Amino acid sequence: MRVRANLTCGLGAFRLAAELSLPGSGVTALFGASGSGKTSLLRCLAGLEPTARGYLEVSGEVWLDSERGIARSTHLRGVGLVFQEASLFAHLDVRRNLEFGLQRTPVAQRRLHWEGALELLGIAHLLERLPMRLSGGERQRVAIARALLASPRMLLLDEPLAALDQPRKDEILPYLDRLHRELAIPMVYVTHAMEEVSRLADHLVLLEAGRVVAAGPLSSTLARPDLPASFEDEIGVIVQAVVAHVDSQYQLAHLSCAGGELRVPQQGLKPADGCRVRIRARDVSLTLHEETDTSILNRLPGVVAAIHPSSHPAQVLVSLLVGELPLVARITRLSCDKLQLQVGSKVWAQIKSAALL
Ligand SMILES: Nc1ncnc2c1ncn2[C@@H]1O[C@H](COP(=O)(O)OP(=O)(O)OP(=O)(O)O)[C@@H](O)[C@H]1O
Repeated sequence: MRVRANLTCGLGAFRLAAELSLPGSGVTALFGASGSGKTSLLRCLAGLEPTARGYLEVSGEVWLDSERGIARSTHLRGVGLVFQEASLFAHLDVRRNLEFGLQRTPVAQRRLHWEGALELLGIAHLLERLPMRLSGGERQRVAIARALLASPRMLLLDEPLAALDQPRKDEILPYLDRLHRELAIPMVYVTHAMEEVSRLADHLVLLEAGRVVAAGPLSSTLARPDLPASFEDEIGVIVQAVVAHVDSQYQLAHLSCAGGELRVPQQGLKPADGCRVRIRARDVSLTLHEETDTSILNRLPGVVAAIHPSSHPAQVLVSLLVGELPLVARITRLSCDKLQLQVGSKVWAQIKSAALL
C-alpha cells in the first residue's frame, strides 16, 4: 500500500510540481510556508483541482493518469476531507450529520462502524446536539468522525486545528494521536505548525514555492543538514522515548531513549508511557568534557558523525551519534574550529531545551 504521485497544476501565476512516494498508512505532514502549495497539493490528491495533471496511484488504484485520460472524480476516489472550519450541516444534529457520512458508503464497503467512530473520537455524548452548541474542538471531532464513517481510502486534513485556540487544540490532539495509531489508511495532514508535525507525523513532505524540497521519514528528514534556509530553524530530531520514572519533588519526567536519559518538565506522564521529544539543532551546544557546573540537565556523550555548512556562514551543523540516537547541533564555525571538531571527535551534547510533544 503506497501513494505514488507525480503531479502538476497551475493556479494563476503559481505552479505546483510535486513528485511523491508516501507510505500507505500513518500520517504524512505537508509542511511549508504560507503559499508554498500545501492546500493545492491536497486538492490535487482529492481530485478537487481541475488543472491537475500527471499521475496518482493510491494503494494500487490509479486515480489520475493524464497520459491515459484517467481522472477519477472526487467521490469515486473515496477520500475523507476535513478542513479548517468543520463544515457540518448547521440544521442537523450530530447524529444526522454522522449518518450523512455513513450513508455515502454501501454497507458491504463500510470499514469503520458507528460505535467505533463514536468511541475513537469521543463524541457519543454529543449525538443530540446541534453544531452551534459544540465547542470548536468538538465540531472538528464530529467532522473527522463523519469523514471516517464514509470509510475513506485516504483521509485528507487541511489545517484542522488552525481555527482553534490552544486549549481546544490540546483537547483534540490526543484524538488525532489515536487515529494515527488505530487507522490503517494513509492520512495527509496539511499544517504550518511544526508542533503538530512533530507530534503526529510519521512522514514529512517539505514544500517551498510549489516544489517538494525534502521528503521522507519524519526524524531523518528534519535532521537533514541540507534543508533550504527557510527550514533551517526547524532542523533537529524527534526522539521516541519511554517514561522511566517521574520525579515528583522537582516535577521532572525521566525519559529513556536510544541516546540515554533525558529529563523534561512533567506533563501528566506516567511511568512506561511512550512519548516524543523534539530537540532542535539550535538548542544543542557542544563541549569537549562534561560540564557539571551548569544549569543544563541534559548532557549526553556522543561522537561527531559529520560537519556541514549552514545557511549562515557564521554557523555549522554538526551531526552526532549519541549511542544510537542521531542529534544535530548548530554551533558557530568559530567554536567548531576552537574545539577542533572533526568526524570522530568525542563531545558532550548539552541540550538546552527538549520539548515534550
Ligand atoms: N484558484 C487560484 N487561482 C490563482 N491562484 C491561486 C488559486 N489557488 C491558490 N492560488 C495561489 O497558489 C499559491 C499556493 O496556494 P496554497 O493555498 O496551495 O498554499 P498553502 O501552502 O496551502 O498556503 P496557506 O498555508 O496560506 O494555506 C498561492 O500563491 C495562492 O495565492
